[in-house]
Amino acid sequence: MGATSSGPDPAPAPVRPPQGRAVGSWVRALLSRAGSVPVSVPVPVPGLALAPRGPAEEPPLPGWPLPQLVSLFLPEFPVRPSARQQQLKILGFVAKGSFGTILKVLDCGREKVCAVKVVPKVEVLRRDTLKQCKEEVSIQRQVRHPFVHGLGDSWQGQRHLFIMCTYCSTGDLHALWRTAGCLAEATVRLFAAELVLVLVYLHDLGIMHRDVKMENILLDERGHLKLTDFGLSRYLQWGERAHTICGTLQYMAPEVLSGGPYSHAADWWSLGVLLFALASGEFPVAPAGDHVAMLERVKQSSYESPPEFSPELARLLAEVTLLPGFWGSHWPQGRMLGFPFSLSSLCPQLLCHNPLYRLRYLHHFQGHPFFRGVAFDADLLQKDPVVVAVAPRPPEQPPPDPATFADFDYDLAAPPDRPWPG
Ligand SMILES: Nc1ncnc2c1ncn2[C@@H]1O[C@H](COP(=O)(O)OP(=O)(O)OP(=O)(O)O)[C@@H](O)[C@H]1O
Repeated sequence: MGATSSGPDPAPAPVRPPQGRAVGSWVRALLSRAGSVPVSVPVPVPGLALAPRGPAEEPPLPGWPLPQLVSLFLPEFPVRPSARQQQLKILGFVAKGSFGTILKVLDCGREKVCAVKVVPKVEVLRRDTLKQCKEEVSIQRQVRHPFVHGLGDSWQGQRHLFIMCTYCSTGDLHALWRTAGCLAEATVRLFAAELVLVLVYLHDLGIMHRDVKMENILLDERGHLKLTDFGLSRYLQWGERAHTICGTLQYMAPEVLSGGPYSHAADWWSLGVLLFALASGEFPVAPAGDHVAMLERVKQSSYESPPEFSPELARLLAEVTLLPGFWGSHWPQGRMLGFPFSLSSLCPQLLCHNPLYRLRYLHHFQGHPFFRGVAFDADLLQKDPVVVAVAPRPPEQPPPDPATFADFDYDLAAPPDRPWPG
């Protein structure tokens, strides 16, 4: 997840590189943050905690009302039978996101290695992100696309939420970029085409991702992309506008930085920033401390392409340099809507300040010279070899002490002296 802020509250999210792996007793740290949550008594779950009874005997009604700390997260985060949870074996720590900790687990039942994001409920409530958190899961459950990392499962314990999906052993695009410096244009083209297909797919479903960045793009074992982290995503129908300032500063479109109104076109700006950085090794604009300063920088920048970009790539990305005085007349409170002519409208790009003239439909890309010869077909793209050395992730930090997991979380259906995982 990135960060959000509504209205004037400055809450920009700096680009957060994957955290170091020397985490020490991370499970304890995770718990200590949730330690202040009043932990309620175990909830009788229908069909779980009930002992077998004779035919004449009426089963007792399930406990009602459910403690608020459970019911708040339903139905997106169901309470799982303890047997299901105990099939998971924690193999190690993957990363610390801004919201949750990512663990590598073995699903012994399905013999599959998965990643589980563990989010303390208290954090969700403290940051007032309950709706967002539930939307993340329902969106990720809905989307099925070769270049999207789909949801495996989600559930809740007493103090934590769990979001599980397949584990990607080859790391994320950010790690690849940091190692490679910058990528060849052929690779940028393939990645760009995959991301174009994903964004078109999401937008057609009325979903805006709102945090397209390298850290949120995983690589499969063949080097193809999987967009993940729908923590800031929301349903936004065509014609609807959003106003929440959220995302990751360096990737945020000017209309997002200025507090809206904005729509799906903001995801295309983020893609432009990402491709610029992949191809050049540097972000087009240096990060600023908050969204106000970042907006100033974005407004000042001409986004000129470096000389090593091919003319086709430059045409895909870079804003046409605007004449002095442009901002004064066309950016009242950050709103760019409504003015009829601009240089960008003649030659739209991804990094076009005006969202109306930004590249954003499939046919824009299909007809673009940068993508000449590229089939915008997921099956065909997946067959394209990715010519980058996709290094496997370094081995995760193993659990420091197996006993530590004893106090990781308690299953709601189990008696309080029965910890999970067992
Ligand atoms: N399925 C997965 N397989 C392997 N690694 C993963 C997986 N999911 C996430 N990660 C790693 O964990 C990191 C953080 O994950 P994620 O972005 O979902 O968490 P977050 O709390 O939303 O973090 P942030 O807000 O900082 O993006 C990712 O950048 C990626 O490196």
